[in-house]
Amino acid sequence: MQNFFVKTHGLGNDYIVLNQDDMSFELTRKAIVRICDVHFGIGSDGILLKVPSDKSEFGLRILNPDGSEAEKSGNGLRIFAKYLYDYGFATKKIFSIETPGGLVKAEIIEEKNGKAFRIKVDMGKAIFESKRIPVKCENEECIGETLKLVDREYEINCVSVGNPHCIILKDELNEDEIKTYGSEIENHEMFPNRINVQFAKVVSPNEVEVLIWERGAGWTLASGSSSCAVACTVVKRGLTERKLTIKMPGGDLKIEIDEDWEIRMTGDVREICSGTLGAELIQDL
Ligand SMILES: N[C@@H](CCC[C@H](N)C(=O)O)C(=O)O
Repeated sequence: MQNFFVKTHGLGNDYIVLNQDDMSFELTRKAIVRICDVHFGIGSDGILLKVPSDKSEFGLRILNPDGSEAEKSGNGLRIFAKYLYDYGFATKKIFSIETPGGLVKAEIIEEKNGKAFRIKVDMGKAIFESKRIPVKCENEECIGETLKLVDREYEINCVSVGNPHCIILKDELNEDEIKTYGSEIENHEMFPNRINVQFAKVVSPNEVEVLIWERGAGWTLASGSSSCAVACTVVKRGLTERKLTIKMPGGDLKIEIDEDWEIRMTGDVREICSGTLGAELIQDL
């Protein structure tokens, strides 16, 4: 079916999945912005585009609602894995997906009514080297460094899990604070490719509460790659064990970090609706 879409969420982080092979129009920046807008389009935290891959069974591009492209997305990967399984593209429960941020392995570990429900993704290895994140930092790793904003300073920790993250450890979490400063941090000159931002509070050796400001999307209820990045940071700083529950406004994700910084993420995904993009929605793009 031409221009068929599926909208699915992982803990309230919602994506529209499209298949490049079935599309009658080009997914330009203007098209992405319109489709992701809740008033002029369907509304979502981004678009997941199924593309061919010569390195892997499936290829995925991740588009943010501002039209920019992300290298990786944790919730996006679980949502895409569910789509591949439920719509018959993947015939096994374990398969590989190529993203611009590296190859990952996805595994359907629980079904409900014949549909994929709980999914595990091997997200790859955490990268702490400043240059590779990238972050403009004099030290080889950007852990416990100072970020100066117009009216305040934060102690920051940076890590890439395929896409870049800036984690700020806090004693108390405040939604208004991340909504106020998220964009200034995201677009700070220290981060040449912009950055995803998390405020994180360690509540026990295996639980961390997290608020998120996503690059290219803003405030979101949950983020898989953010959960992985926070988990790597709190382990790196010796604050927790390596098996963690990350608690976000939209729900919980389970993260495991190996001794060599390989990351595994497990969580639920649910389909919201499916249909065909309206002809008038995709006009004039
Ligand atoms: N929601 C995602 C992250 C999506 C990409 C991010 N906005 C970026 O630009 O890196 C997740 O669940 O990881």
